[in-house]
Amino acid sequence: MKQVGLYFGTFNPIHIGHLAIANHMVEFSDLDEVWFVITPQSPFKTKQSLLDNHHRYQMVFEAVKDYPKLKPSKIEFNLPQPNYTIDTLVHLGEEYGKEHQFSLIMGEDNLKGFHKWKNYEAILELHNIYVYPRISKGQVEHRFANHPKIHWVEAPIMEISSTFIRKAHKEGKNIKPLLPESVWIYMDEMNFYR
Ligand SMILES: Nc1ncnc2c1ncn2[C@@H]1O[C@H](COP(=O)(O)OP(=O)(O)OP(=O)(O)O)[C@@H](O)[C@H]1O
Ligand SMILES: O=C(O)c1ccc[n+]([C@@H]2O[C@H](COP(=O)([O-])O)[C@@H](O)[C@H]2O)c1
Repeated sequence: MKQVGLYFGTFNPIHIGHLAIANHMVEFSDLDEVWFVITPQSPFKTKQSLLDNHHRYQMVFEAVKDYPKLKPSKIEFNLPQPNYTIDTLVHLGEEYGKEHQFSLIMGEDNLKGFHKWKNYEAILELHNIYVYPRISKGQVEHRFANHPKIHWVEAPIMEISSTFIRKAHKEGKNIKPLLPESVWIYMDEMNFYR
């Protein structure tokens, strides 16, 4: 059984914070691969300034092409929106359940709101969650902090966001160091977020 960590996000665009976490997880946990699942429509987000799915996919593809253990995934592109993670996990289980065991990769900030996710109990029953530290307000619920299925991984903290990158780029600031070079080239050539 291959151990696959799923890193869900809008990746609008993917940045070095995302890449550093995925790489850290695959190098320092028992995961064999990490798949970036590009979400067409996150349940708690508006579609504001959201690039088309295939452009966000292409940027993830560019970011991971030199990392054999990291993969982009289009699995949610043909699933109903908004994209609830439980539905995607069921779908992945049907498609790859015999070869792969799926876990989730999640920031501490998302874990704080995890009790609001659709069928979160079912997710936890069937999957492990690898949590990395994030600077954020609020407390992780006690039942999650000590849950046997939740594994804490001391990954490095890089507090940048896609929102910051989009805004700064629009203002003409140089944000090149915050993106893998191939992502920067694609974004610039395509005139995104101007
Ligand atoms: N710098 C970072 N370090 C670690 N995790 C991050 C970082 N930025 C975002 N994440 C997390 O990675 C996942 C995917 O990121 P996503 O693209 O959805 O968010 P984002 O970068 O915060 O984007 P936006 O600013 O557009 O909301 C989310 O769970 C998000 O919380
Ligand atoms: O399934 C849910 O109820 C659910 C609720 C909120 C977020 N998610 C997933 O978590 C991912 C990161 O969420 P966000 O809002 O921090 O970008 C998002 O892409 C979704 O796949 C899932």
